[in-house]
Amino acid sequence: MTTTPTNTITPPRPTTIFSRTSFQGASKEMSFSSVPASPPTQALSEMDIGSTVTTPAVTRPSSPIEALPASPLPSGKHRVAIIGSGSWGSALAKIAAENVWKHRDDFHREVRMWVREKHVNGKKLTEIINRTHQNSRYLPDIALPKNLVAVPHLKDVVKDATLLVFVTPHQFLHTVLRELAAPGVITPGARAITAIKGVEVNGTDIQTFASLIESKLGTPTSALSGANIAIEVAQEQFCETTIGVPSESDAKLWYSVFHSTNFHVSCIPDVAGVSLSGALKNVVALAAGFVDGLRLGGNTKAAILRIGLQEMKGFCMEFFEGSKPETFSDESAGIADLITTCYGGRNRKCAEEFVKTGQSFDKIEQKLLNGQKLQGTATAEEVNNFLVARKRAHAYPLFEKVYQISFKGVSPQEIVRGL
Ligand SMILES: NC(=O)C1=CN([C@@H]2O[C@H](COP(=O)(O)OP(=O)(O)OC[C@H]3O[C@@H](n4cnc5c(N)ncnc54)[C@H](O)[C@@H]3O)[C@@H](O)[C@H]2O)C=CC1
Ligand SMILES: O=C(CO)COP(=O)(O)O
Repeated sequence: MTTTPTNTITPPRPTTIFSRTSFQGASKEMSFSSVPASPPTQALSEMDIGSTVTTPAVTRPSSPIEALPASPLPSGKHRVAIIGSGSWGSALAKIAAENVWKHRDDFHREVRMWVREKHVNGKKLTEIINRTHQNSRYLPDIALPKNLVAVPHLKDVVKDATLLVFVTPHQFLHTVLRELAAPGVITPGARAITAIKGVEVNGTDIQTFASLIESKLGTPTSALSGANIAIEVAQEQFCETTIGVPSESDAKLWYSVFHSTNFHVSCIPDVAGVSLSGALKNVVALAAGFVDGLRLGGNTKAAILRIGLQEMKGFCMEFFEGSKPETFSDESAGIADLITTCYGGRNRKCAEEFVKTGQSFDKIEQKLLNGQKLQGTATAEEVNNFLVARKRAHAYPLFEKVYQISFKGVSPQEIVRGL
């Protein structure tokens, strides 16, 4: 494809952007402060992987795949595939397609996006997106670049792709992974990143989605999360995001794919912290919505945010070895995402409606979200199941109350009692 994207593309800036970003290597600290925004192809090669970087230790079940070293990243141009096309999937796809066009010496120009086929006003959604360059169903009125191509079959989306971006609602990740884990589907050496917010719980075990993807596909997997309400990002309002990476070379790759003038990327070596902050802030956002529904004021909501942040950080420190408290206090993925979601997110909005109407979350999701998916309620349930299994629910009273109010008929008024 040789057509230009609809949005104006500015040339790469010779800049130093990896502020606050460093890796504690086994023998020395590696700072990214001098890495150019558009690194040359050589810098994107596999050569750096594992040389001096210590991958942060993360709690995860052992798997035969994880025991093997990652295959080398294929040489030549990288090909980006976006797996998911909801509001966040489409907004991230827009940024990635604009950036690969900018860096087309290093990347294939076409970015394929998996669109689960649907009919909108009698027409296929993939055809609408490819003809109008808008996702009228999930991100209306936003011009998408012309080098972003909607594709209905997952296997066609990932064919020859070396960089896989996972951004489905978390409910559907297992189905996607089952299809991708079949032999010959994924390009050997491919890297992955997840922007999905949630956790995977099995009894007393908990796993991030980055770890789940890595264990199923054998792809070194990063995590992207931040104060990123999709529509505001798509409208190119300035914001920041955090990418937790397993190595410096992965940081360079994902930085090239996502950093832009209005979407500032900070890479840190804390995949678990970034994943967990994104998942757990959705539980706190439900509490914030309960407070709004009860018409309590700013002081109460601020208290909920503070206590929620403490529980988010405490949970990650307790169960994910090697994750860092600064991810919660200093990064967009922590405090900033908590704030934006507790004021402008879907979880907050639906929880407020839950208090006002007494309807179930399923009904509210259908009524208010127009096909988009609520993530916080399932996460509240998963986290509660895990904490109960570990006999630690009492140590996280806010998480416990959100679960009980959402699923056990406990009065929303209880949200502020006994914290
Ligand atoms: N929307 C936002 O502002 C942000 C969302 N996220 C996270 O990104 C992830 C994806 O969220 P969104 O893109 O907003 O999705 P969304 O909430 O807009 O959901 C719609 C998407 O779900 C897909 N879908 C519906 N039923 C399906 C099924 N049975 N199988 C497979 N796919 C199905 C649709 O095809 C569509 O792509 C979530 O984990 C969310 O928490 C993260 C940051 C911002
Ligand atoms: O994760 C989000 C912003 O970063 C969006 O949160 P909601 O799913 O509550 O809208």
